[in-house]
Amino acid sequence: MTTSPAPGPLRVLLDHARPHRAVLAGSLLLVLAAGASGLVQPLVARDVLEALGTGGSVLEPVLLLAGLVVLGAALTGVQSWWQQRTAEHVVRQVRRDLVFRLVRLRVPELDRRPPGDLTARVTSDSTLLQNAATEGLVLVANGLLTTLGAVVLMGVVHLGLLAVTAGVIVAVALVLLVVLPRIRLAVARAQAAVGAVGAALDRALGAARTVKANGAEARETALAGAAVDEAHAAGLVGARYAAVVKVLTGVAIQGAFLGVLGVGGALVAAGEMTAPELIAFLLYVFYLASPIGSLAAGMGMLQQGLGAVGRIDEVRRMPVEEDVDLVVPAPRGPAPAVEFDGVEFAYPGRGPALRGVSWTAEPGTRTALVGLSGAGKTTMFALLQRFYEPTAGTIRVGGVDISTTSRAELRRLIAYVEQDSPVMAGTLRENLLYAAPDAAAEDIVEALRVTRLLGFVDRLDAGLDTEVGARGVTLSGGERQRLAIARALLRKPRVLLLDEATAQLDARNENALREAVEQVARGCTVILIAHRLSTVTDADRIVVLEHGAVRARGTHDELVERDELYRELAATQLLVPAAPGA
Ligand SMILES: Nc1ncnc2c1ncn2[C@@H]1O[C@H](COP(=O)(O)OP(=O)(O)OP(=O)(O)O)[C@@H](O)[C@H]1O
Repeated sequence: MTTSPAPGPLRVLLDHARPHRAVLAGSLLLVLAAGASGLVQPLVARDVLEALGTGGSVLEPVLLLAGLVVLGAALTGVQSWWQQRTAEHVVRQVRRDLVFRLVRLRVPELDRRPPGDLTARVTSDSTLLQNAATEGLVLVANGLLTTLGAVVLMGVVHLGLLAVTAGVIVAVALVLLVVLPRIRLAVARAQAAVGAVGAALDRALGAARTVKANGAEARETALAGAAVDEAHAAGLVGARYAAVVKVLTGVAIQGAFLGVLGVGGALVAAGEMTAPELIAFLLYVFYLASPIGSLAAGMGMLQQGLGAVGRIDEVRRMPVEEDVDLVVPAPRGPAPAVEFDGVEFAYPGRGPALRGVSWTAEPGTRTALVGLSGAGKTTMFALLQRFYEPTAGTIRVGGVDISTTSRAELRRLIAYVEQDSPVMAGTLRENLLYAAPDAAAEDIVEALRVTRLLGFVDRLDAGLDTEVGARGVTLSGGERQRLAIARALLRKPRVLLLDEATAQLDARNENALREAVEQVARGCTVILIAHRLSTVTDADRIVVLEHGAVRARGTHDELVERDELYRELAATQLLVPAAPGA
């Protein structure tokens, strides 16, 4: 997967604003028009006062003044509405885009990113971008245009004094160019820290019972607290630079004023300039305070947005699974064979997890994967669903190399019952329908019956509409597993992957489920991982793994006879005597 080089942050920020350029340009025009209507008001007010003084009719100028006031206010209102509306559009688009990508991130990427940090990019970083890509741009454009206008008029009044003003302002602007990027760095640091707060909370809340059972509240608070302090420290640095920007813009105006006063005074004294000219020029210098303030505020907002845009753009460049949105019909036809052929795999930064693994699950049979913990069993399920890609070798389903199949198609064939937390927040019904949104009511009842959940659901006040809590915490471990199996059965898969799916069941439920799986297996290829060998003794084939390699294959009886590790596992579980014939 190649990733394109990162474009500059300003380019990215402008990309976010581009779809709204017409409205933003309109908004800028309104700001300018409102400003112009403000500029005319003193002139009309002068007319009113003159009319009062001379006893003339005041009706006309008063109406004009009132009209201008209302027009100015209305323009400002419309402009503010447009701008904020656009800001909301920008943030919605960014959030939708981020959510779309985050849900489709590739598994290796998800493995190394704390979910809390990814969440913060959608909730917090996007907010900073919102104002930068709208108000920030309008303020900067307005500031630039108005400053330009004032500069032209000042040039008309007196070129020499304009040079003095420009000299002072350019000197201060150069200092600002050094300060502004520091705001961006501080914001980026603060946002990374906010992400770390999210990650720390996610860790603590995701394992709330572990935290409480270990009395680790203080440690978790300290961890999140350190990130909060870091955000605070970075925020203070940003605030300091923002204050410096304010001081500098003030200094620029006052410096220009004093410079113009000094030089202009000397010019007037020398008779090279008239006093009214100097006064007019000084008024322009004062007038400049507003656009320069707008420019500085806009640049500050842009820097904030630029600080956040990096974190947002990073998500946009993370690799996603592009082929999961294809509409795939429910699979038909016979159960396929599943074949691992010389498969090798290593997780990033780790030694080999699978070394040249080869085995086949024949169509419509039950194959069990056994071996010591960490042997690579779950890894094979992950490769089979293309969560990761093998580094060598081929995996085939129904004779087809799965690397040539879309993930959508491949995963539609498979139902997977995970080892941990196989249940999602929501109601029982939502969980059941998760894999098969169109399942008929009688299919649901049948799946509940087979997994022995019917009685449990009947006893609940809200029945299938009972909420199960985050990751199904309000269910027992066995209920969670049975619910996950019922969900998998409803999917009507061609390949059923069960990872320790019956580990938490009592003997009676386990037997019932084994029968259910046998029933399903008639139309489906079942591959199961089990530590309790009692659950796999009647599998059609058992594959014994050790340190990422296949050590032996066969039926239970054959393996007890032939394979030392299998015999040892069986003996420790009292399935066979400690040594054959003993
Ligand atoms: N996402 C991952 N990133 C890095 N290493 C991993 C990841 N998942 C598993 N591993 C490592 O790969 C090896 C095989 O893990 P795997 O989960 O496949 O073992 P397993 O045979 O299913 O074990 P168990 O029976 O305990 O579930 C282990 O050493 C494990 O630490």
